[in-house]
Amino acid sequence: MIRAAVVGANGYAGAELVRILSGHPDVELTAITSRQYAGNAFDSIYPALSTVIDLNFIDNDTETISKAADVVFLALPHKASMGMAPALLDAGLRVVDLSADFRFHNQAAYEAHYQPHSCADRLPQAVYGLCEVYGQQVAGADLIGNPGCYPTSVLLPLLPVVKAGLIDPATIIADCKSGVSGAGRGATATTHFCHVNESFKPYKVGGHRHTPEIEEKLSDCAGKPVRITFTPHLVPMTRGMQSSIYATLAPGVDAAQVRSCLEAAYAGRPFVRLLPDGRWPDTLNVKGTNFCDIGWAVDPGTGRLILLSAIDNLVKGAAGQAVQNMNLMVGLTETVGLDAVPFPL
Ligand SMILES: NC(=O)C1=CN([C@@H]2O[C@H](COP(=O)(O)OP(=O)(O)OC[C@H]3O[C@@H](n4cnc5c(N)ncnc54)[C@H](OP(=O)(O)O)[C@@H]3O)[C@@H](O)[C@H]2O)C=CC1
Ligand SMILES: CC(=O)N[C@@H](CCC(=O)OP(=O)(O)O)C(=O)O
Repeated sequence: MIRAAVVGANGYAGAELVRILSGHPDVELTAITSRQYAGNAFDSIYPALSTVIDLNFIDNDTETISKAADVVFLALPHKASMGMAPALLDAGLRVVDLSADFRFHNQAAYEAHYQPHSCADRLPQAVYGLCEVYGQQVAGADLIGNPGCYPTSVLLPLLPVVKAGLIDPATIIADCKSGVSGAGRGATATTHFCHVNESFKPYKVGGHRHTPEIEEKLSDCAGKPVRITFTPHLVPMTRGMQSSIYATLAPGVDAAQVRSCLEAAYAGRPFVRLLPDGRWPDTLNVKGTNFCDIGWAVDPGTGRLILLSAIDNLVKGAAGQAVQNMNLMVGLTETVGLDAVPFPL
């Protein structure tokens, strides 16, 4: 049995980790933490898991966590994660960090969009945990920067076609929509019911912190700097993320070549579902699962490629992908604990 701890387990991503890990056959969840709720039972905050999980929150103490666990998931805001990760790594734990603190290999890019990095010496050992692309490196890693939810939904459809040179990378526009759980548990004026109910709005236009994360991975794969236009939107639903990505096809490329490229990239990858022609991804079909559904079309008027994806921001966009990473890190089958069957409606 793998002994696992979830730090920040009262947050939305942390609670989703608790849900998934409580059903994982090879994991014993030994510690869950929260500063606010230390001493309280998990089901006093999330009654849905009553009788499923019988653990009390403890404080974020690295020494206690190190004794209790082999693998630790940090479901903390950026900056808080890099404050805890070094001590946990030094104690020999494997660390899967859900924040942005270990997602960048370019320290300057991280610092331009976040804050000074307090343990940049750890960045070279961190692996970007997009399992379908970097799975081999994940298998040997002890520190994972779990990808952001928007980057996951944009990179999975886009990376293979960029790598194969099927589109002009200077023309990429990513138009993305997220459910409100993407903003975390803390209520703000933007996420308050009165401001999201019956509302659909863009935010952080032209400056969202996920832009450099997406650009770093696209640039690595294109072998040259790639810049994109990325616009996030908030939609009045709890879970789910849908991305529509537009780019000009390279001369002579057609939809059949896009299909062959994506089929080759994702052959045997259980969590990527390529849809048949004429079917488009829907967040409803991936809710509560680790699937990323991908569809596409070529606009006959402009010849532009339209790539479409849907994920559950809390699962493939956060906790599910984190468990997928853990499975690969410890040598388990990638899908263990992640085999939830989607709701048909
Ligand atoms: N929600 C989502 O869809 C996704 C989230 N993520 C990432 O996962 C991480 C967690 O996000 P999410 O669950 O949404 O956030 P929440 O705000 O819901 O939860 C944050 C958690 O961190 C703890 N926390 C907050 N501030 C600090 C601090 N300064 N030091 C230590 N602990 C702190 C909180 O508990 P307490 O204050 O009690 O200690 C809480 O458990 C973030 O990095 C986020 O960017 C990534 C992809 C998708
Ligand atoms: C709807 C909403 O507000 N979403 C958050 C991003 C989600 C997230 O958790 O960010 P990471 O993936 O980097 O951890 C935002 O736009 O800042």
